[in-house]
Amino acid sequence: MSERRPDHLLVRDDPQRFGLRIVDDNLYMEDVDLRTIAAEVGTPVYVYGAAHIEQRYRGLVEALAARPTLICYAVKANSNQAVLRTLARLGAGADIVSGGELERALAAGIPGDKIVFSGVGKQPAEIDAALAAKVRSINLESAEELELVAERAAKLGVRAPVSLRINPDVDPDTHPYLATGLREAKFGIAMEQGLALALRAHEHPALELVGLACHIGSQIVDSAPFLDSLARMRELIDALAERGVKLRQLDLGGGLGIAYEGNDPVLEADRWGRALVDATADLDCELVLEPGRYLVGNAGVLLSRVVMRKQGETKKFVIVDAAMNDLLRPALYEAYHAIVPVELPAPDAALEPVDVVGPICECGDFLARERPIPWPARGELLAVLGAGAYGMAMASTYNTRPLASEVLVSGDRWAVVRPRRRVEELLGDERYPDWLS
Ligand SMILES: Cc1ncc(COP(=O)(O)O)c(C=O)c1O
Ligand SMILES: N[C@@H](CCCC[NH3+])C(=O)O
Repeated sequence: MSERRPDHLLVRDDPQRFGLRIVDDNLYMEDVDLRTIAAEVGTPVYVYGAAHIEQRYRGLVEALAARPTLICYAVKANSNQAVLRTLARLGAGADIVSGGELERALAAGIPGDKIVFSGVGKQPAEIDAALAAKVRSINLESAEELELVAERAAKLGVRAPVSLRINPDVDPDTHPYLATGLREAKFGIAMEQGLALALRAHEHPALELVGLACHIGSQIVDSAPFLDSLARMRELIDALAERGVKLRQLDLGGGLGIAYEGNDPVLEADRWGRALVDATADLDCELVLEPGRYLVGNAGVLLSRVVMRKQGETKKFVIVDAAMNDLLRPALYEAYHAIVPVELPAPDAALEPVDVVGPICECGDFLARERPIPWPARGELLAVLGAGAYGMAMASTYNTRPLASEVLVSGDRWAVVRPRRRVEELLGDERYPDWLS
């Protein structure tokens, strides 16, 4: 394995990779000093940069300009309204997996005809809402779901636009929890059942078969697995064409990875785009892609302050005010997120391997382990990088910790786009029944 650059040097080398700038040795998101946001809003706070999102989106569109393509942003990666609105204004569609995400996408101004609905457990009310919103496609994940969607559509007197999400049994070479297109995964319809179910959908009076879909996993940095899944889909497309069934779209899902540290290999959008354009040149249908992480991952940082430091028996700990409830990825996947003091240390600052941990009562509550960083001062402001995707979206209030606030930056402007939850809000409308009083 190649050697890791200390995080602050990595950022000095290439701040733009993380959507950041360095001004007088301080980290800025676009033209805004991160210290200002932390001072005014408090920590922990997620900060997102609109320019990075826009640049990523435009890069993808450009890379795929040679063929009709719709980018449906995977809302699950970051469902903040301001982030969705940023993408909606650029013309993005949405990939949703729940009725809640449908509401969010519509509220941000993404029209139904640019929304695709994935997920293995869609419920009748969610299907009804999707049909009422006239979504572009409901991506069916099982034979039972096909019948349920048909039943709901018939009841509402409409034809449901559907695609079959196929499980292409392709190994995307990523974290095992993030591989969704393997035979044993719960996602998608088995290849062997694909043709029969596609014909069933094609012939069903309450359904309109608009396409095929697949999604093989997340944080993929090589074109090969995408091309493998395309080859599997082609087998079905050809088999359907032989039977006179023509499809309007092919949805290849999301999964394009990003760099979380300096040595991470990345698959640049133009290389990915070119590979997909070439491989689909003879396909007479629209391509749909569902990137999430790629568009927003490096557009976000989580700002946190050092609460306490501690010398353990065998280790040094830096205890910060963000925790696994704010950013679950390290605990869940042992994911690496670079951690950098917002006031950048000197390039030759002495490094100490420390565990950066939160205040939650779990051993798994860490943001970094054995990470060589300059020993920070109490109260020092740290930025956890690559936190724009699956950060706030997976946050919880575990330990009755208020959810962090979220801020969007654009140029020299910034705004709180979701304030911190107060503890009274966490108590919400919980109560105890009379018989406990
Ligand atoms: C159906 C579907 N589409 C798109 C995505 C987005 O993935 P990513 O954020 O890796 O692009 C996911 C999550 O892996 C997904 O399950
Ligand atoms: N939550 C994951 C990605 C899951 C993708 C959704 N299917 C992550 O943080 O990397």
